[in-house]
Amino acid sequence: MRVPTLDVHSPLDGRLVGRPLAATDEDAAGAVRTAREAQPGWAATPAADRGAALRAAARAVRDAADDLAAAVQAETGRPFASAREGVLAGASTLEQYAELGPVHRGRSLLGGHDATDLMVPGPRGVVVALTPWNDPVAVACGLLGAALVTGNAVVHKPSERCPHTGALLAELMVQHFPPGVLQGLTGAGELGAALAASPDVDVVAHVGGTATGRSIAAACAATGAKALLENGGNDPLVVDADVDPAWAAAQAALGGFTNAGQLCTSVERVFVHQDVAEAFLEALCDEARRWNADPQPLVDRAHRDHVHAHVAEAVADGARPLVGGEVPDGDGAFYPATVLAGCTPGMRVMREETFGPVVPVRVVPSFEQGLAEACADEHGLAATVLTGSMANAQRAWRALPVGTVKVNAVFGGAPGGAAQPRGASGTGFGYGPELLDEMTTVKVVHLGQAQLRD
Ligand SMILES: NC(=O)c1ccc[n+]([C@@H]2O[C@H](COP(=O)([O-])OP(=O)(O)OC[C@H]3O[C@@H](n4cnc5c(N)ncnc54)[C@H](O)[C@@H]3O)[C@@H](O)[C@H]2O)c1
Repeated sequence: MRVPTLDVHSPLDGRLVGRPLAATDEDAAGAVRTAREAQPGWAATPAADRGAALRAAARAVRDAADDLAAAVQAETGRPFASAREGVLAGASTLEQYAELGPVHRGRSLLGGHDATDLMVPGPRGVVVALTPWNDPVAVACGLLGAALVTGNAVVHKPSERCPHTGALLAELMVQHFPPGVLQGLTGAGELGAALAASPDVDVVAHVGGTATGRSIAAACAATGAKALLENGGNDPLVVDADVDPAWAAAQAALGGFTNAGQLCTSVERVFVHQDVAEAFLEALCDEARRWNADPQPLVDRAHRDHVHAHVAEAVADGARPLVGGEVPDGDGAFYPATVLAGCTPGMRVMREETFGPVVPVRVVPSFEQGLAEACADEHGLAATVLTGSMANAQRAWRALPVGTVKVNAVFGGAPGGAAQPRGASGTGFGYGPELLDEMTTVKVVHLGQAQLRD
C-alpha cells in the first residue's frame, strides 16, 4: 500500500520542510472523472474568455512570485533570485498562451462551389501533466497554459520533490477556471503512473527523466492516449582549436554548474581540441573553484548519491578529478563543482545524464572527431559548439541529432519556443506555439449548401 505522506527535507540543512498528504489511486481516478465532466463546458467557452482566465492566473502567479520562489528554494535548494526568475518565466509563458490561444489555427478555411470544407480545431480532451522539480513553476506553466487555453481540462501532478510548490501553484491558478477544469494532485511517481495509465485520458504530457518518459510511452501505447514527452538530455559541448580557451572554460562552467548542473540543457560532456586542452582545463579548474566558493545544494541526498556514483565510477575507470569529486561533510545535499579529466566515451558519466555540477572532459585530436563523438549518443535535447569557423559551425548544426544547436553560447535558443527533442530525449515540442498544435486536433467539416436555410 502506498505511503500516504511525502516527506520533504531541506537540501540546505536536512530539516523537515513538510509532510503533505499524497493522493491515492482513487483520488486520481476521481480527478480524471471530474476533468472529463468539466471539459465540454470549458471547450464551449469562447476562446477569448479562456485566454482571459489564463491571464488572470498569470497575474496571480506573478503577484505571488516571492512566495512561490521561497517554496522552490525550501524544497529544491535553488537560490531565491533564480527561483524567482523561473516563476516569472512561468507567468510570462501563461501570458504568451493567453494571447496565442484565441488566434490559434484561425486560418483553416478551404473553399468550394456548392460546399465548404471547414477545418475546425478543438481540444483533445483530458490532459494529464506530470512535471519535474528542477524548474517546477516555469515547466508546469508551459504545459498547463497550452492545454487550458485550447479548451482541455487538466490534472496536474508536480514532482514529489516539491509538493508544496505544486500545491501553491494549484491554489493560485485553479480559482480562475470553472470547477474541475484544472486540478492539482500531489503524490509520488506511482500516482503519476496511475494517472498515465488511466483509460479515460487523452494526452499525457510529461517533462522529466528519460526512463520515466519511456514507461509513460508504454502506458500510452496501451490506452491510446497521446504521449507528449520532454525527457532528459546528455548535452555535449565541442570546443574547437581556434577559440580562446579561458572564454571556452567560462562557457563550460556556466553550462555545467548553473543550478548545480540540474538543468535539462546543462553541459553534460565536453570534447576539447587537443591544441587548447591544457589551457582550457586549467581555466576550467579556476572556474570550478570559484563556483565552489558559493555552493548550491543538489535537490536531495538520493540525487547526490546518483551524481557521486557517476563520478566514482569514472574515477575507478581512469578519469582524474582535478577539482571536486568528494562528498562533503554536513547535513545538506551539497556536492562540489567537479572537473573530470581523462574521460572516455564508454564511461557512464559520458553516456547518461548526471544532472549534477560535474564536467567530464575528453581531449580529441580534431573538431571532426569531437563532433562525431558528440553525435554518438541516444539523447537529442541540445548541444553547443564553440568555434571561430563558420564552416565548422555549419557542419555541427547539420550533423547534431538534437532539438537545439547553440553556437558560441551555452544558453539560449528559442526562449519559450519550439525546441523539438530527438531520440531518447522525447517527442514533445517545447513551450512555444507548436505546443498548441499538440494539445488540439483538427476536424474537417464538409458543409454541403443544399437544404441549408440560414
Ligand atoms: N526536456 C525538457 O524540457 C526538460 C525540462 C526539465 C527537466 N527535464 C528532465 O527532468 C529530469 C528531472 O526531473 P525529475 O527527476 O522530476 O523527473 P522524473 O521523471 O523523475 O519526474 C517527473 C514527473 O513524473 C512523475 N513520475 C515519476 N515516475 C513516474 C511514472 N512511472 N509514471 C508516471 N509519472 C511518473 C514524477 O512524480 C514527476 O511528477 C531530468 O532528466 C531533466 O533533464 C527535462
